[in-house]
Order: sequence, then C-alpha cells, then structure tokens
Amino acid sequence: MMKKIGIMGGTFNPIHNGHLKMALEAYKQFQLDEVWFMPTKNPPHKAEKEIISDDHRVKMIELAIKKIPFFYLSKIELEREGTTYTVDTLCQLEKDYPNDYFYFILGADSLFHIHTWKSPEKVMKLAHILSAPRYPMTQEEEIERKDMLSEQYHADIQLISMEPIRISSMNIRKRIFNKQPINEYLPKEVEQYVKKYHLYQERSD
Ligand SMILES: Nc1ncnc2c1ncn2[C@@H]1O[C@H](COP(=O)(O)OP(=O)(O)OP(=O)(O)O)[C@@H](O)[C@H]1O
Ligand SMILES: O=C(O)c1ccc[n+]([C@@H]2O[C@H](COP(=O)([O-])O)[C@@H](O)[C@H]2O)c1
Repeated sequence: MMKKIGIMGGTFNPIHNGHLKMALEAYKQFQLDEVWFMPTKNPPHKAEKEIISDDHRVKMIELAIKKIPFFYLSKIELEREGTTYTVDTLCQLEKDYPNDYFYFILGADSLFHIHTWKSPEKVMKLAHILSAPRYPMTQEEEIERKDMLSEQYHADIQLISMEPIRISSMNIRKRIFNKQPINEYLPKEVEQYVKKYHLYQERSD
C-alpha cells in the first residue's frame, strides 16, 4: 500500500519542542502515515565542532519520539559516508520505496536557503515540501518565497498552519551553558539526558 511519509531532517543538536510540534502538525494537516526523524551526519553548512556525537543526538531523538507511534527514527544519513546531501537521501528513498510519497518538512528559514542546496531542482522534484513558520520570517515573506520557488522549480510547497515557535537548538545550547532553565523547550526525558551526560557545558559557538 502506498504511504505518505514525512521526513523531518535536521541536525537535532539537540531535538526540541519546535521540531516535534512542526512534525505533528505536518502529520495531521497533510494526512501523513508516518514521520521519520532523520539526523544529518555532516550537514554541508554547519561547523563540525559545534555538533555533539551522533550517538547522543540519536538517543535524544529516541527519547523524544518514543511515545508517538507514527514517529520513527531513520539513521540512513548517519550511515552514509561524507557530506550529507538531501538529494542523495531522496534518490536512495525513491529506489528503496518506489510506491511511497515523501514530504520533506522544514522551517521557513530553510525555505530561504534551499536554492543553495545540492541539486535543489531535484530535491523539489523528489519530495513535496512542507514549510513551518519561523521567526523572524513573516507569513507574507513565507508565502512570497513559496510562490517564487514553486514557479522557479515547479515545486510542490505547502505551508504548515501553526503559530511560530521561538525555539532553536542554538538558544537551548546557550541557555545550558549559562545555567538557565530549559524545561519549557524540550521534552522532560531529553532534559534529563542532557543533564545526565553534562552535554553542552562548553561554549562552542
Ligand atoms: N522553532 C522552529 N520553527 C520552525 N522550524 C524549525 C524550528 N526549529 C527548527 N526548525 C527547522 O527544523 C529543521 C532542523 O533544524 P535544526 O535541527 O538545525 O534545528 P535549529 O533549532 O534550527 O538548530 P540551530 O539553532 O543549531 O541552527 C530545519 O529545517 C529548521 O528550519
Ligand atoms: O542537501 C543540501 O545541500 C542541504 C543543505 C542544508 C541543509 N540540508 C538539510 O536540511 C535539513 C535541515 O538542516 P539543518 O542544518 O537546519 O538542521 C537537514 O535534513 C539537512 O540535511 C540539506
């Protein structure tokens, strides 16, 4: 049977409530069957030193999604060598799951950078794009961007309807370094994991 699969790609350094909420809204609003949380190994645009180990990022994702039956972890990008490009992932998925449809879930900030990704036209051909609002982009800017990309790349881009959530992994890392509370930004189990392993205690960005 054909499935509609959401791909929630990210560095997840660490995973937070913003990621979970946008994935949940995408699932509900676009009648997805599953959402796969897919941590990147070597994203092309982020300095490696800022990113904690794959193992820690994976464990935090597992803790965050374990109670939601339609959320899954996909390690396919972690298992691939070299720089992680979305187009390579989507080509692999097309081969491995020829009957399924893929919906790449991203934040509006990524929508403003997607033209710089490797083979953006192919990325937008192989997957539908679901974009969540993100501060400081306004809704008007997001719509304008969606229309521009849709025309330029013949892409299928749809907007996830939700209030923007002002959470970023970087802000959480900063708060941990400054010994400020983080409980409202990520699931309790993830917070406990961060504390147990003393993650993000050293400033790296
Ligand atoms: N609060 C949010 N609202 C909307 N989209 C978000 C939010 N947080 C993350 N995203 C999106 O989720 C995807 C994965 O993000 P990522 O794991 O890099 O988190 P991040 O919070 O942006 O991290 P960092 O602060 O380290 O750059 C990206 O497409 C990003 O745009
Ligand atoms: O393929 C690319 O060139 C590319 C460039 C930047 C980001 N991406 C993907 O976009 C997703 C969000 O990335 P990030 O860095 O915001 O966590 C994640 O799945 C990345 O692999 C992909």
